[in-house]
Amino acid sequence: MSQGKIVLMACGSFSPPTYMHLRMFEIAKDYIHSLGLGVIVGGIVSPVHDAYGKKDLVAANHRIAMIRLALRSSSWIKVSEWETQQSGWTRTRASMQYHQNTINTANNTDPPIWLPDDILNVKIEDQNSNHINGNSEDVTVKLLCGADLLESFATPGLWSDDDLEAILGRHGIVVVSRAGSDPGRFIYESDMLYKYRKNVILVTNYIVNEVSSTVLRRLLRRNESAKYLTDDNVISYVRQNQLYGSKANVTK
Ligand SMILES: Nc1ncnc2c1ncn2[C@@H]1O[C@H](COP(=O)(O)OP(=O)(O)OP(=O)(O)O)[C@@H](O)[C@H]1O
Ligand SMILES: O=C(O)c1ccc[n+]([C@@H]2O[C@H](COP(=O)([O-])O)[C@@H](O)[C@H]2O)c1
Repeated sequence: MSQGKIVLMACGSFSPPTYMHLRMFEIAKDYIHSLGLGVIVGGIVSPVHDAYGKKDLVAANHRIAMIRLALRSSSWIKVSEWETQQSGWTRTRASMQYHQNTINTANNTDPPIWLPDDILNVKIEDQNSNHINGNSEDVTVKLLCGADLLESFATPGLWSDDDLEAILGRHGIVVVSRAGSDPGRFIYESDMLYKYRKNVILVTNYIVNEVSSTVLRRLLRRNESAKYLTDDNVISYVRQNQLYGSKANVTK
């Protein structure tokens, strides 16, 4: 059953971005197209605001610069600075609604479409909020995440039930498997996820790759090689700016 035009949106720290953060877009796109579940017309990487306060979260300007470097070779995935430009942390539901409204207000052309970067920087007050589920040609922004983020839905007090209802009911999510996770079981054991299971697309990543930002940060602060785990330009940027305790004069 086709779900029309889809934009995939990944939220997270991306501190720093790894190859897997971008690889999951490609895996999800192939899966959705091969099963005819919709037409992917774009991808958004939406780094979280500095106020999210996670350990080792370097300033948003650095994270955005690194994501841009990593995305140089992608024609369809873009970084959105919008979350980082708000006055504080924005919940994921609000960010998905903002991006969906912006895209649908700006863009009623045939796929493949993409937006100029500045569209994603429009202020939220400028948006027409009636666009969700309005026109059948509209784009649906779906949350793209790894199975660990799905599992965080069950962390007491972290996500609000209202937000999860909206994300699952109005947008839908695309979950990429991670080693050690069993998202199918997790969905079965959650009443909320089970209720909306037809809006959850489970994608098995058969080329398992457990590179994470944590692993990269560890290598970088120990001045060990992080080559081939993320873009060379990202590694150079980290070293030049001495992020994560790395040193500028290391070349590997
Ligand atoms: N190896 C991976 N396989 C599948 N999904 C992944 C992988 N690494 C990250 N993701 C997903 O990317 C998104 C952004 O994650 P995040 O920025 O927390 O990355 P991370 O590498 O897990 O970070 P950290 O190590 O700092 O916790 C999340 O949805 C997360 O599940
Ligand atoms: O919207 C929410 O209620 C919510 C609750 C917890 C986490 N999130 C988002 O999930 C992402 C978690 O990123 P990370 O790096 O901690 O895995 C980040 O983008 C947060 O804004 C969102």
